[in-house]
Amino acid sequence: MLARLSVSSRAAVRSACAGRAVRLVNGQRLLVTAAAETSEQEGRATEATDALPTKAVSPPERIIKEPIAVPAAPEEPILLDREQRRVHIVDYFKGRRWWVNWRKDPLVLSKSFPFEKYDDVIDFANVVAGIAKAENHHPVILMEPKKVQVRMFTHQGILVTPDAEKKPSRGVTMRDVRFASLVENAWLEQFVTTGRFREPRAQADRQSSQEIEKSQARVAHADSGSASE
Ligand SMILES: C[C@H](O)[C@H](O)[C@H]1CNC2=NC(N)=NC(=O)C2=N1
Repeated sequence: MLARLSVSSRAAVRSACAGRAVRLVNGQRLLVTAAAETSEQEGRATEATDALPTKAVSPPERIIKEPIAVPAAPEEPILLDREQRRVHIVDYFKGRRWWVNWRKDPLVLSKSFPFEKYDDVIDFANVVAGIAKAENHHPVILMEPKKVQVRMFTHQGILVTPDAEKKPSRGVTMRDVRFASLVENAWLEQFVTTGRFREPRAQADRQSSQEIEKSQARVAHADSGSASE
């Protein structure tokens, strides 16, 4: 029995007839179709308002090896509005596996960096910590045996209300975009070019980030509790 993915079964059968990949995951035969792969990749980057994430298991994505331009630090950490998020996150990091869970508040920008060796996990976590110290902007750095997850948002952000009032808030600002760009380039220049990385696996990364979301929510809740004291 072939499990149907988010694409229509007709498309799945068509792609199967066209010889598209069929992968065995947990003993279940899943059709990996072009449409599923595309929506899987875009599903991660696009600001999903109502589209549910696909359950497709897509093969490891090609890593974009060109460095990314690093934006200047903003004068003020103004929370990005929807259009700015599309420009500075969805389009800017397209294909680089940075993603935001659009249902979360505050929004958090994150990426999972896969490695073969724990020594590289340690080295990369230290590189990220060094950037945090230099930038005075601090992410959550989660070290696992074969991956480092970097997640950040601006704790002391500024929300500009529709009537141009400024209020303290938390969320994604250009400080986070700048930080992610610095981390992306450090990974490419110090790890990918020297072969110290592992091809990403979409499914496993997403599960670990869900575990992180729960811990992030607990931390955020605790913070807001202390803030209100
Ligand atoms: C006083 C100090 O500059 C601020 O607390 C910095 C420190 N690191 C930070 N890190 C993050 N992620 N967000 C912030 O707003 C922030 N502010």
